[in-house]
Amino acid sequence: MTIRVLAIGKKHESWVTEGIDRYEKRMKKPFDLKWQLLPHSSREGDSARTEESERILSKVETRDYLILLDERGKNIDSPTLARTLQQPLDTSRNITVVIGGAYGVAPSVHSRADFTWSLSKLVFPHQLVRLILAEQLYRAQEIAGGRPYHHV
Ligand SMILES: C[S@@+](CC[C@H](N)C(=O)[O-])C[C@H]1O[C@@H](n2cnc3c(N)ncnc32)[C@H](O)[C@@H]1O
Repeated sequence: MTIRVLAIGKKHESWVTEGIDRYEKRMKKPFDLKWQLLPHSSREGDSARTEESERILSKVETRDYLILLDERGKNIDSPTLARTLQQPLDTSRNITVVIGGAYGVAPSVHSRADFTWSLSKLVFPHQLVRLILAEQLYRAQEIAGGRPYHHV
């Protein structure tokens, strides 16, 4: 299962790279993480959000199962995440996860999302969101495989 992450912003900062590497190395087929980083807008506020959202949507295919990360989304536990990832796999849809920029994403991306996922009501910086996402996807893999990484 290739999960593509579409993220606004520059390459991973070094402290994030180290953490992401740790989880990517542990990922086993069919789990596979691909990062597609899109430049942030030089504008501010609504204009930046609109421009960045257009960039995001231009990379999304019709059949992609789009998971939008947003603090106002649905808060789920890790087994539910594992099941949520299984659904598109069962219907041969590619999974794309979107991480927005400093101003979040426009309503157009919210409308396109199949699932809006909140990691917490707290807002995290997007570099940290990348790291949390990598760990949670690794955790979902372990839950799906029935391995003991996840304890409740
Ligand atoms: C710095 S945040 C932007 C927050 C901004 N206030 C907004 O309106 O979305 C950058 C991105 O990180 C992700 N993000 C930050 N905190 C999150 C959380 N608690 N849950 C899910 N995604 C989060 C979202 O994709 C967000 O667009």
